[in-house]
Amino acid sequence: MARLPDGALMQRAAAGLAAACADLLGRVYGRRVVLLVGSGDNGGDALYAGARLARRGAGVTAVPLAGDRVHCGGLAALRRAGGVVVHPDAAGEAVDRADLVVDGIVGIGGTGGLRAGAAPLAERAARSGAAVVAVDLPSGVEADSGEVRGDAVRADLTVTFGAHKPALLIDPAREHAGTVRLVDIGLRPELPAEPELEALQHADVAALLPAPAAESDKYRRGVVGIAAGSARYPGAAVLAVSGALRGGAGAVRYVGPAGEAVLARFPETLVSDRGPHEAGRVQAWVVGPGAGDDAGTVAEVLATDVPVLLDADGLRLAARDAVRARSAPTLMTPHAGEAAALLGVAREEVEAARLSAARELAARYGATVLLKGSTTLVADPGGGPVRVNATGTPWLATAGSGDVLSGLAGSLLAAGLAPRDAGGVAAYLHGLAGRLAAHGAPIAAHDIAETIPSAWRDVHD
Ligand SMILES: NC(=O)C1=CN([C@@H]2O[C@H](COP(=O)(O)OP(=O)(O)OC[C@H]3O[C@@H](n4cnc5c(N)ncnc54)[C@H](OP(=O)(O)O)[C@@H]3O)[C@@H](O)[C@H]2O)[C@@H](O)CC1
Ligand SMILES: Nc1ncnc2c1ncn2[C@@H]1O[C@H](COP(=O)(O)OP(=O)(O)O)[C@@H](O)[C@H]1O
Ligand SMILES: [K+]
Repeated sequence: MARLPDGALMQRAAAGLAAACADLLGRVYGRRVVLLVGSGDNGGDALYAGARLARRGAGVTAVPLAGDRVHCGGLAALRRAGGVVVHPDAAGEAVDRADLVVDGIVGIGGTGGLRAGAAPLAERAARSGAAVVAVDLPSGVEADSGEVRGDAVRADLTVTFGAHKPALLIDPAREHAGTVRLVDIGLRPELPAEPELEALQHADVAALLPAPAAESDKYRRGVVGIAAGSARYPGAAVLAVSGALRGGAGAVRYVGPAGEAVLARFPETLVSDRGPHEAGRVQAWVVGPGAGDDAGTVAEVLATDVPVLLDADGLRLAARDAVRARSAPTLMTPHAGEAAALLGVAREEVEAARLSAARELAARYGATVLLKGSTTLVADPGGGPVRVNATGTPWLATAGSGDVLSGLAGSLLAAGLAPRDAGGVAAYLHGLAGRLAAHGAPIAAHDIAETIPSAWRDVHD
């Protein structure tokens, strides 16, 4: 801001915001627009954008929510363009009749939920037929964490400036944002080299996916060991193997009590009737899905010198010191309930603060943590950018889905990917496979596994 003429960044932001609003409205002339305006620059953006819409023939009403603490330049511009100003107490009807409500209440300068004056109007906007466009962020969410500590605006579209904020990528805040549109205001050279969050895109994943070379054989491609399933839950073993077979390893070895069930479905599996130590060499282990109370196997796997993926019962049975003492990397894949148990908090606390939960768990265990759920995050123990997966769909929430993910991620570990890459790529492919398989209809876990090759191809297209 210091290097540019006064207000230049805000003008760029307002121009992008007005253009996005115009796209949403289709026709601007004659439309009714209400601006909910807070005390800071977020309100300034809304006012300047409102002025642009008013100049194109929209009827624009500004509602300043913090008394006379309002962006003066923005307010003057709106008035010059023919916009009107109404007191919050008299704004209800305008909101009811609006085609578009612009949420300029608070942006990155805010914290906590909506305040008393704003919450009823935000609620009224949600109940009206108006489209709601949030400026930079839906007001009331925590920009840097994605937490929502009180009332918050629910937007159909969020127009954000310069960079995606964590709240636009992490639930529960993400759900408030609707569709997110990024407006480039020229901040790129000023952004820190290392972001807080990374969301892989197709090209990133394509570059990370293992591919066999001319000289490859099944052992060079990596062998993944699956120690999973029990007499009670043989299906977990079958599903973990189903994910592992499509994850890029050259072979899948299985140890555990569900060998018959695994072979019946996947005759290509190398089934061993011995424990992990004697089953033959692998390049990575997956331990835990459906494993019941077999703590011995978990300890045996953790004592190996290859990467280990700990999931489901394995998370519960693993001793923290044994994980911390490992020489090879560990990838833990809890859902919110499992993460909560390991952290000694309630499940709701993890779901409300996913970013800090993933980071905290990674630090405590000295392991990479893939936290599953409506937002999947991958955090490394040493800090650094957290990976957030953008491909998921709620259709993935089906029994056994996590077993497929752990097999897939384990297979990528065996193929040589670092834990954060194996986790990030597995979540990406799993989410994409879920989307492709579901296509708007319910799916079962084995559908996800069977669609992994399509997702893999899609990434290379
Ligand atoms: N940075 C950039 O390069 C660019 C930034 N730009 C824009 O500026 C925005 C940031 O503007 P900003 O810094 O003026 O803060 P902003 O979010 O408007 O909050 C202001 C005040 O609100 C208050 N407040 C706090 N919590 C609250 C709550 N829950 N509910 C209600 N009010 C609450 C609190 O004051 P308090 O009342 O506590 O004294 C706080 O100081 C950014 O999001 C983007 O839109 C663009 O123009 C492009 C360039
Ligand atoms: N609401 C949701 N939106 C997107 N993905 C979800 C949602 N709920 C669950 N998932 C995904 O579905 C999978 C469920 O895994 P998990 O909870 O371990 O189930 P299971 O133990 O039945 O295999 C995970 O990949 C998780 O990220
Ligand atoms: K806002």
